[in-house]
Amino acid sequence: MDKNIGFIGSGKMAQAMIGGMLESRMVDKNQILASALTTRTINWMEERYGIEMFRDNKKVASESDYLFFAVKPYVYPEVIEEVKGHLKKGSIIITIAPGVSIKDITDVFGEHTKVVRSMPNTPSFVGEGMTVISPNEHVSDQEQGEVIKIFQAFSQVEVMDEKQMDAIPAISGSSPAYVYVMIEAMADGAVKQGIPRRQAYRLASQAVLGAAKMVRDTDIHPGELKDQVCTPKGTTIKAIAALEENGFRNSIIKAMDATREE
Ligand SMILES: NC(=O)C1=CN([C@@H]2O[C@H](COP(=O)(O)OP(=O)(O)OC[C@H]3O[C@@H](n4cnc5c(N)ncnc54)[C@H](O)[C@@H]3O)[C@@H](O)[C@H]2O)C=CC1
Ligand SMILES: O=C(O)[C@@H]1CCC=N1
Repeated sequence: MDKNIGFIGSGKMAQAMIGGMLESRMVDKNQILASALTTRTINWMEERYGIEMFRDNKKVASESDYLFFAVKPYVYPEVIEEVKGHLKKGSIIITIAPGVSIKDITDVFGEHTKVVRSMPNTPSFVGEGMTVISPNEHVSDQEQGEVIKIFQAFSQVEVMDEKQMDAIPAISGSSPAYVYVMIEAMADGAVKQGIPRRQAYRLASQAVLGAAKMVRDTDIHPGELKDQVCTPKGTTIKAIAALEENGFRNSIIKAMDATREE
């Protein structure tokens, strides 16, 4: 792909995607450009990734075929206003923020603007991300294919209707954080029982990775996989009972509902 991929903002999510793209070797570092607010970040990004960095968001916008808005949701209005009138002709805007709709973008840039609303997640940094995309009707099939290729450099990709997008942070964008908390809690439990901290993290994270692969790759229902671990009167069913006593499932469902609260 000989297109330029630009990032407005160089924070955690931009770095996860840039790191993943370069790691995959699908794009050359000369095709990636990004902006940052401080000289410190500009220098760090240039050194770490070897990409071209700018302080001027307009410059990034004017040179990008695919333009990611990788700033916090509350910064979107400011940068949108800033780069308005500076987009490269035919470029595609890619949003990554929860709650920013395609209409929010076309209201400012014009009805015919090509927009892909997306929700990635930070495991992209290690090539194990998950991204849901929702392109508007002005993005051609070929362009959608290219956007999918970009995201496939660091994540699995699903295309969904925009109506579904408000539900995606709960299950995908935010959910790695719940898993990190669970891994931390599992390690605490192991340390309490005398296991050294480093080994506790290794064991807990490998259990989560292995369990995730079992669900993803075997197509066996998660309930059945759970049953396979539970020996009658064994250790696991006692753990499951204790989890349910404390509302484990419901606390996850409630947490996911909370992502949609104002
Ligand atoms: N962190 C995550 O797990 C995920 C984040 N997102 C979304 O990605 C977006 C970025 O989030 P993070 O990378 O986590 O935040 P972050 O705070 O790490 O990065 C945002 C960056 O934008 C920079 N910035 C602020 N104002 C700017 C401006 N006017 N011009 C240029 N750069 C500016 C900040 O200095 C910062 O480095 C957000 O909209 C977030 O909702 C989406 C999925 C997952
Ligand atoms: O917390 C946030 O707003 C972002 C969106 C999904 C993950 N992090």
